Amino acid sequence: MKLQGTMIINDLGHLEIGGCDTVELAKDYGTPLYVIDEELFRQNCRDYYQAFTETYGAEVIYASKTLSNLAICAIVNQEGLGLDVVSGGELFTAAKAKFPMDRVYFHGNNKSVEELKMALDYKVGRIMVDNLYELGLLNAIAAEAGQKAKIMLRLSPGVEAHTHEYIKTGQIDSKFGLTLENGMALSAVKRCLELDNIELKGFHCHIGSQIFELQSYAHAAEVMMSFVRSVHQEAGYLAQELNLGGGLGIYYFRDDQPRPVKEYADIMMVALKEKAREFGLPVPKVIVEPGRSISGPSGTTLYTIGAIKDIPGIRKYVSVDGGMGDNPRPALYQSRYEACLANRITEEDAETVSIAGKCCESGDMLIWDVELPEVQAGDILAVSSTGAYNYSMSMNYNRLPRPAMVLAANNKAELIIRREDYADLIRNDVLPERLDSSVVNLAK
Ligand SMILES: Cc1ncc(COP(=O)(O)O)c(C=O)c1O
Ligand SMILES: N[C@@H](CCCC[NH3+])C(=O)O
Repeated sequence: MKLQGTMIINDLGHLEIGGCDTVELAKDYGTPLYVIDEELFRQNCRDYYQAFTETYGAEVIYASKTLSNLAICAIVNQEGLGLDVVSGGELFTAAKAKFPMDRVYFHGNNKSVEELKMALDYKVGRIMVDNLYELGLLNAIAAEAGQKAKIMLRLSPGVEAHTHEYIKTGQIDSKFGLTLENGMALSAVKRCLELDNIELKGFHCHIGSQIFELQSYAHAAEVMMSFVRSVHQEAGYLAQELNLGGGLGIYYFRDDQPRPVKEYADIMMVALKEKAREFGLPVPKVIVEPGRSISGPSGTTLYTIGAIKDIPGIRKYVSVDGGMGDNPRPALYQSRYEACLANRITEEDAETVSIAGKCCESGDMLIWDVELPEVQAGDILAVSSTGAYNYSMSMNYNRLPRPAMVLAANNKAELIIRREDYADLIRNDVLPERLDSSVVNLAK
């Protein structure tokens, strides 16, 4: 397993994160356990701040769908980034973390009336309008509230990002955004200009996630700038802001070669400025909304190994006490992860095994074919790069409680999400009186 951030191997031959022995963390907090390397998370925020904000005056907003909770929102705020939220729940979390609402951007392809009202009540910085239905709805709600909603229009730019089918978003055949090619986007701009309670600030696009091909960003910037020009020519409207989304790829597995944030910023900004110069237009204020490349590498999940099933000549299944409930990505996208035995990290690899989750589902496999020292029940397995889209996509399938999460930094771990218990699982269940199980009525 590649060591990332503050990971080191300590004198006991254990994996350490943020100066904390992960074997001790597993003992103290139980497993499965999400461990966030606070220093790495902050460093990733700073890399973006430097590459985009300090160099180009751009705004960086963290995509909280990758990992959202009170502590994470507070750290993002301390690091001077804004926040991308995609639901009332993420917005509520930001508000409870006292995140400055003027730096919150509210996304979503089907925001409810309640969510739109909430966004206006909280006075979020921008509402990212996805479609014409939402535009009409928002105008009416804003009129009722006596407000003018500051919006950006989400466009579908038809740019191909080289990534998994399910995490591409910018292509024409997509549920997100207003299509550029067929004139839908231009008519939406014209509609915005007619509406009394809408203030159009600019345009947004997001071409996909886990992207390594930086030219896709240059292409998206050019396509968006060309749209800015045609809208200027045809509707007399000059966009002040362009949000070019997120999506930078990270290291999960040995073939992944993530590109530095600075290179991403330079390639995209140079392409944008070049187009603006060619068209004789001012460079709009740029916003980017990375998620995975901030939170992803900073997370590691610890599991305890239990049952081991060896089928000689076929495969050795090693089961852990978590699985698709805390990390659905391998089952959903065939994502690959690296792992090590956190309690015996210096030992030579001795066998190839497959790591199974504990859900009642054959597809609940965390890692197929990973090389490890000879595995025993009770070993602690660490899986790296689990900071993004793991906790945030976790579920209670099979009524498994969600794991706890700790922040590890400066030789200290702090609980930031408490482990769910069984009582949490029935908290919202309602048992109608007539179904009281103490009354068994077999005979009619
Ligand atoms: C609109 C939008 N913005 C930002 C992101 C964050 O992307 P990533 O986590 O890949 O940086 C996503 C997710 O793909 C998204 O859909
Ligand atoms: N959930 C996806 C990414 C979705 C991107 C959100 N727009 C993943 O785990 O890779």
